[in-house]
Amino acid sequence: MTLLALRDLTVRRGTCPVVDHVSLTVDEGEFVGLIGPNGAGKTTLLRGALGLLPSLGQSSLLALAPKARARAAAFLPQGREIAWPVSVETVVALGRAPHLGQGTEAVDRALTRMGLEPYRDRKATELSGGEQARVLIARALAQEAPLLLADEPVAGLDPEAQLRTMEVFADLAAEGRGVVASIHDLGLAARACTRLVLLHRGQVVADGPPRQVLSESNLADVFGVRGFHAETPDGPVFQPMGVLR
Ligand SMILES: Nc1ncnc2c1ncn2[C@@H]1O[C@H](COP(=O)(O)OP(=O)(O)OP(=O)(O)O)[C@@H](O)[C@H]1O
Repeated sequence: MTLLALRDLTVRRGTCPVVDHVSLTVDEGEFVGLIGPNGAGKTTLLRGALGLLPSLGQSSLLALAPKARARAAAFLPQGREIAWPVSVETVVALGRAPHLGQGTEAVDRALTRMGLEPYRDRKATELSGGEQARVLIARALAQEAPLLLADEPVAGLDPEAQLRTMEVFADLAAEGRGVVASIHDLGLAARACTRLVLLHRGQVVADGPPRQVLSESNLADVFGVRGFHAETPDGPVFQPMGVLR
């Protein structure tokens, strides 16, 4: 089943289209890594698809009434600071708002998935930056929406938390949900994502399996780097190796 369909989605900032006629679909079971250099339009695409920015073209989420949309898609925004001096459990439970606050089991599941059980009663404002980031991911997970859109979810996390978070997202996809996550770490994306969408100057320039999207020419043309690929018993490895320009 298709969880997100964009057709010619265009988002302008001033007169300039920063998302330019993007068409794509995301189905159940997909973990899509949204990649591209700084300023490529990743955040704008996610926000436009959700209706948080005015857009032209179509997004299937925009066809839904706000309440239905809140149940169809969870969103993890880029900002990671928690301003409210309340418990971790209270922050994560905010993810249940589209379900009128019901579903304490979903809050428990989200805390467990993000390894936050020991932090449940801690004041969220007294956690480190990376810990707060994990709490906000858990809040998005607690929504238990069929689709999760996450803007740079692993930024600022330590290696263990990065790997765990990518595993959690891969698990969600394996369970039949859909995940779209913008991500700068191409090595993590290559290992965990089922598909990569490469955005450049607001347009999709490649869309497919990670090995295919992270081709020598795409890396050179879009990122200005060269990279190293290997297939290992532990799965695919990709590492950017050098700057070309
Ligand atoms: N409020 C704004 N007003 C004008 N231009 C904006 C605004 N927000 C973003 N832009 C421009 O839109 C383009 C896309 O920005 P966006 O934040 O979507 O990129 P991104 O791919 O998420 O980048 P990054 O990887 O750096 O987070 C950039 O060129 C940016 O300068």
